[in-house]
Amino acid sequence: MTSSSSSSRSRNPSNGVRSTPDPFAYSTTSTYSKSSVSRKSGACWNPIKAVARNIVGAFVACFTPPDPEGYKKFWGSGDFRSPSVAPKMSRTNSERRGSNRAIYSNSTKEKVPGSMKFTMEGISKATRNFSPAFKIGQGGFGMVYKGRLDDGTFVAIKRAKKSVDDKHLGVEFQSEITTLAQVEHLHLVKFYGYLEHGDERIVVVEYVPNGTLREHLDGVHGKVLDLAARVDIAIDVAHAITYLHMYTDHPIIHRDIKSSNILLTEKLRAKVTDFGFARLAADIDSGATHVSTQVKGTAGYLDPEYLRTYQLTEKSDVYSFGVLLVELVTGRRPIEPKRELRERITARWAMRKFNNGDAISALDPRLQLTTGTNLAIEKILELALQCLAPRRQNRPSMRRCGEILWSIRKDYRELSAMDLRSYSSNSQ
Ligand SMILES: Nc1ncnc2c1ncn2[C@@H]1O[C@H](COP(=O)(O)OP(=O)(O)OP(=O)(O)O)[C@@H](O)[C@H]1O
Repeated sequence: MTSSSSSSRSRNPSNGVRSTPDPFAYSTTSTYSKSSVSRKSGACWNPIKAVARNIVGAFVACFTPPDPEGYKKFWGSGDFRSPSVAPKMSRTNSERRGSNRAIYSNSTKEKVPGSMKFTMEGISKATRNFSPAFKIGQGGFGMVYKGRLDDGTFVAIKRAKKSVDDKHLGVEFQSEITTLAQVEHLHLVKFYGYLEHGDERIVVVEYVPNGTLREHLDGVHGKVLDLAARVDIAIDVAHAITYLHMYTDHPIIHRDIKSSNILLTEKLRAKVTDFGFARLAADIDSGATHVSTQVKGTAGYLDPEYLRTYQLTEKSDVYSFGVLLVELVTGRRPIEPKRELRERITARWAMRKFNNGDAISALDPRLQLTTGTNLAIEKILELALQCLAPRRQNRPSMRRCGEILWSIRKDYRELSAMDLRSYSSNSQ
């Protein structure tokens, strides 16, 4: 795949579909396809384990355990097990969703994501009639405004463009609200509700105050993100996608994991946003292994196997996550058109460095070099290499990515503490 422009998406004026700048002209089939390759490494689906995974995972994926040592206890090395919470009977999908709701509703004010009702008057009031002063961004879907509800809650209000190609925007709007209504996780942007009023389509979500990861990597917010913060962000994103892939009622593929879709809180923790392209994964209970669908996503992040075959699985998110890991280490955008030819595709350039035993020279030059950093970037790029495997079956699951990152963070913290101790004893 080649692209002469940056990774930002553009709207194709001819059909209104958010697309990459690459001239992809794919047909939509949207069928569930069966194949002999099992989506879950040949394991038989066990409803009891699945429910246990669902409930334990819901807890786990929602909270970052405070103690790195606790990772294995929470995540285990194989299936999730927790005799105290695992139900004894198998349940249907909708009952599983009920379990998730019960857990999540304890931790939030809203009982059900998206259940708040909005009126056009309320939205106009919250945004001072869509005042430009309240505008905080613009994406393929439309303008984004910051608003304040009557109870004082700050929200992000996404107002769909009024376009000649209403049909495609409508599909994106439906996709976003349908997906958002099914999910709730600490590291996914929270869905408050939506409004359809005449030709207005509005999505109201949690306001995340500290800009996008891409802006931070570009240095827009001043302070450079240190490696510890970058690893935390990678873990938050891994947990959020693991949740989408494994703990929702039906697995969800985000399809647009990228640094400008990662919003940061004041404490530099990540919230994944933008579900306009998300869609349900194949139904493994029926033996399907992938969904055949029109290619969507952003240039530079797109899984080459999905591009070639139109077969979409959770591993396409894993590929995009691999690109994100390279971005975190190098600070560069996935495609850097102004660089010399062999450095333009950042992942390819960084992987070449890694394979030549020279990972250090791919490191963001603004990051400090320490023993901990050296080891961590080596390991992060090794994980990125696995995520970027050309064939999906060679990529790790998102859950495995989280585990690996967790242990990278543990080692990094230990080495950083040792560095600090030896520095202070040397300076005495
Ligand atoms: N929940 C939010 N809280 C704070 N700012 C937000 C929020 N959602 C979006 N924004 C801001 O609005 C911008 C546009 O967001 P949006 O999700 O519509 O588009 P995008 O992901 O940047 O682009 P595209 O839709 O083409 O992928 C973001 O880059 C961000 O700066």
